[in-house]
Amino acid sequence: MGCGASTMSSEEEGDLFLQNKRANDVIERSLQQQKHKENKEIKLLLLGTGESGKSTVLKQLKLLHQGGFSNQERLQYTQVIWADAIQSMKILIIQARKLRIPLDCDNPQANRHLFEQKRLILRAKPLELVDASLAGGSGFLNDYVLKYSETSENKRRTQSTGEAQAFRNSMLMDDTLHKNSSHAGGPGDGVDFQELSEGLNEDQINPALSRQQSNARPVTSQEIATAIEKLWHYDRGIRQCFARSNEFHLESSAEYYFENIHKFAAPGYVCSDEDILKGRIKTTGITETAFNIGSSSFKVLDAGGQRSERRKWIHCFQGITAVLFVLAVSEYDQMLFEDERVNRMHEAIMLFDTLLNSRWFINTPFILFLNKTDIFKDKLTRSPIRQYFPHYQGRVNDVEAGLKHFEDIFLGLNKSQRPIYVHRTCATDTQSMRFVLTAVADLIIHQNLKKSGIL
Ligand SMILES: Nc1nc2c(ncn2[C@@H]2O[C@H](COP(=O)(O)OP(=O)(O)OP(=O)(O)O)[C@@H](O)[C@H]2O)c(=O)[nH]1
Ligand SMILES: [Mg+2]
Repeated sequence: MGCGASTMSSEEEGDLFLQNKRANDVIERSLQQQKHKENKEIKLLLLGTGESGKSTVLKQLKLLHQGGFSNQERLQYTQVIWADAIQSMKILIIQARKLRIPLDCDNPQANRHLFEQKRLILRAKPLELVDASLAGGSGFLNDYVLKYSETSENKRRTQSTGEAQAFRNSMLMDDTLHKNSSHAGGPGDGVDFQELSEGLNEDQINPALSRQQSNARPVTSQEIATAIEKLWHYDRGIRQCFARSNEFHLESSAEYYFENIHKFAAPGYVCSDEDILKGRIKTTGITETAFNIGSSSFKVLDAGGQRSERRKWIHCFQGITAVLFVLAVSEYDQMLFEDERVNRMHEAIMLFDTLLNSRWFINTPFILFLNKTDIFKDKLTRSPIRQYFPHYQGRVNDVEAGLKHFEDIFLGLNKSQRPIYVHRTCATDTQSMRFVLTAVADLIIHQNLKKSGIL
C-alpha cells in the first residue's frame, strides 16, 4: 500500500469508500497543482500573415532572454541567405525583362563587363553552392522549390487554403475546425524532387548560350558575389526594377544581402545576430519557445502565417494569455506570395477581424504590432497609399497619417470593449525592440496577475 495507508486505522483499511475518497483527493490535488502551474505560465501566441515578421519578433525575444542564437542557427542562416541572395538577383534580372525595364547588362556592346557579370549570375546554381543539410534539409529544399521553381505560382495557389474565406469559415464552424485539424501535416511537408529545377537559369532565357556554356568551369562564390555587387551598384535597370519589387515577390531583405554580398560569399563565414534578424526561413507548423522573464515563465508560440499553415493554428488556441498580431504595414502595395491576385493588407485585415472577433479569444488581450515601419517610410512617396486604399485622405509622404490610417482600420474591427494595445515596430532593430518587448512583457504579466485575482 502507498504512504497514505500508514495513517489508516484497521477499521478504515477495510472501508472501500474511504479508500476511494483518499485516492480521489490525491488526484484532485494533483489536478489543482497542474492547473495552478498552467495559470502561472504565460502563453503568448504570435499570429499574422506570412512574412509579417513574427519569427523576427521571436528572434528578438531570444536575444533578450535566451542569450542569443546557437552556432547551428548561425550556420543555417549563412547557407539560406547565400542561396536567397543569388536567387534574388536572378529574379531582378528576369522581372526587369518582364516589366520591360531596359537592363545595362543586357547590352553587350555598351556594357560588355556588366553583360559578362550577368551571365555568371544566371549560370550560378545555388543548390550546388550551399550545404542543403546545414540549410535545413528537406524543409529548406521544399521552401526553395516553392519560392523559385517555374511552376511554383500554381503550386502555391493549390497549396494555400484556396480562398481566404476558408480560414474564416473554419473559425466559425466547429465541425470544419475539427476536420481541418486532423490534416495538420498538410501538403508541403515533403519535397517534390521532380520540381527541383533551378527554374530561373539561363536555359530558359538563352538556350544557345547555355549550350555553349555547358563545358565552362564552375563559377566560384567570390566571382558570383562580385557579379551581384556590380549589377547592384552599376546597372540602372536593376535599381529601377528593385524600386518596383512590390509588383513581384522578392525577399524583404534582398537589399541587405546585396549590400553585404562579399561577407556572405567568404569561405567559413558565420552569420552575425543582424544577419539572422534579416534572414528569412519560413515557419512551418507551430514552434514553442520557453523564456523566463522576471519571475514569470513565458511560452511563446510562433505560427507559420502563410495560408497553407493556418489550418494548423487551431491546435494552439486553447489557454492563450495574449495574442500578438504582427502586421507588415509596409505591405499595402504588395500581393500575397500564396496568391498574387490578393493584396497583402486586405488579407491581414480579414485575418485580424476573424481572430479578434472569434469565440476562442473573447477574453484574450490583443497586442498589435504595426511592423516594417522602416520599409513603410521608405516607400510612401514612391508608392502612394491612395493608389491601393482610395479612402486614404492624408498627404502622400505623411508617415504619421499613413500609419494612423491603417491603425484606425484595424482598431475599427474591434467588436468588443477590450482594448487593443498597439506598437509601431521595426522588428529587425534590436535597440527599439528591447523597449517594445519589455513593455509588452510587463503588460502581459500585469494582465495575467489581474486575471488570476492577485492584483
Ligand atoms: N526591414 C524590415 N524587415 C523586416 C522587419 N520585420 C521582419 N523583417 C524581415 O521580413 C522577413 C520575414 O520575416 P519573418 O519574421 O520570417 O516573417 P514571419 O511572419 O515569421 O513569416 P512566416 O513564418 O511565413 O509566417 C525577414 O527577412 C525579416 O528579416 C522589419 O520591421 N523591417
Ligand atoms: Mg515565421
